Amino acid sequence: MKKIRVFVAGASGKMGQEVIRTLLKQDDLLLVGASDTRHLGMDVGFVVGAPRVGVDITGPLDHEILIETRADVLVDFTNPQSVLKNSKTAILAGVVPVVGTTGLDESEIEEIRALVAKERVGAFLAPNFSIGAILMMRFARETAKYFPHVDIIEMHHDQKLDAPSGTALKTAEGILEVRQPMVQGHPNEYEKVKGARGADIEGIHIHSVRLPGLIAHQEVLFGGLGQALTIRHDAFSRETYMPGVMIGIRKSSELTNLVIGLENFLD
Ligand SMILES: NC(=O)C1=CN([C@@H]2O[C@H](COP(=O)(O)OP(=O)(O)OC[C@H]3O[C@@H](n4cnc5c(N)ncnc54)[C@H](OP(=O)(O)O)[C@@H]3O)[C@@H](O)[C@H]2O)C=CC1
Ligand SMILES: O=C(O)C1=N[C@H](C(=O)O)C[C@H](O)C1
Repeated sequence: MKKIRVFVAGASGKMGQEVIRTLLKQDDLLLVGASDTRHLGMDVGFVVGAPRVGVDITGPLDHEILIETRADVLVDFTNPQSVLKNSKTAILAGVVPVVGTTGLDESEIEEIRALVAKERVGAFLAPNFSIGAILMMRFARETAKYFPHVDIIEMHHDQKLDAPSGTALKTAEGILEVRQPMVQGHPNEYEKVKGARGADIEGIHIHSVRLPGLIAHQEVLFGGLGQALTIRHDAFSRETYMPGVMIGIRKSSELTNLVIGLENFLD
């Protein structure tokens, strides 16, 4: 059996470590490289609390290392400042980026789309790899057909860099596909303190909470006549994302187009 060769960027981070621990247990996937700004030169097994693996952490990603390691897929869990460069480096090296890092803006996604088309090397972007969160987004989209008044509260650990979360933005995007344009709330409402109503995505308000102790949580609140409906998802650990990341790697290794969202790979 030919194994899929996987390179992990952000290997020393919270998600990167979890991905490596999971990868090491898969028969059909082979960890061939790992990069990070931390633990340089250290065997990645020791970084994640496992026995020696024989792959050392290298510094920020470049073309040569991807060619040298003959990677098929680059898994990126870095940060919003590094992810575009890493994805482009991968595509130009003929390696499919599987991107969990959030914070890419529209123009950056378009840049990836254009490069994918030019190089005929695929890319997979997933703002959320948790199956439960995918269902939350699906149910929210369905609910908005009947309950168009909606606010989103996303709650994360206090080390998160981007706000609103990629998941909250994708939830709003899904709702906007089915909801007619409308004014929500009082037409004359105003903010006494800037930001009080949260981020406004075409009339949908997203409120971002950052607190120690949290991992990743989201509530989608719908209000109707004399009733309210709340759809909530909680990620209690980063293991939550691992089945989705493994699906993403397996389904992406021979991809030649840009795919956004794990829902596209679920049966
Ligand atoms: N799609 C999904 O399901 C999920 C997505 N995420 C997203 O994944 C990303 C990572 O999250 P998390 O693991 O919590 O973050 P961490 O900060 O714990 O880890 C990121 C790691 O990447 C390193 N890094 C930064 N730049 C580079 C680079 N150019 N090359 C290699 N490594 C680099 C960081 O180093 P340094 O600290 O020195 O910058 C850090 O060690 C975030 O964008 C988060 O929103 C998180 C959970 C689930
Ligand atoms: O930073 C995180 O932790 C997470 N980021 C993703 C997002 O921005 O939606 C996914 C999940 O919420 C965890």
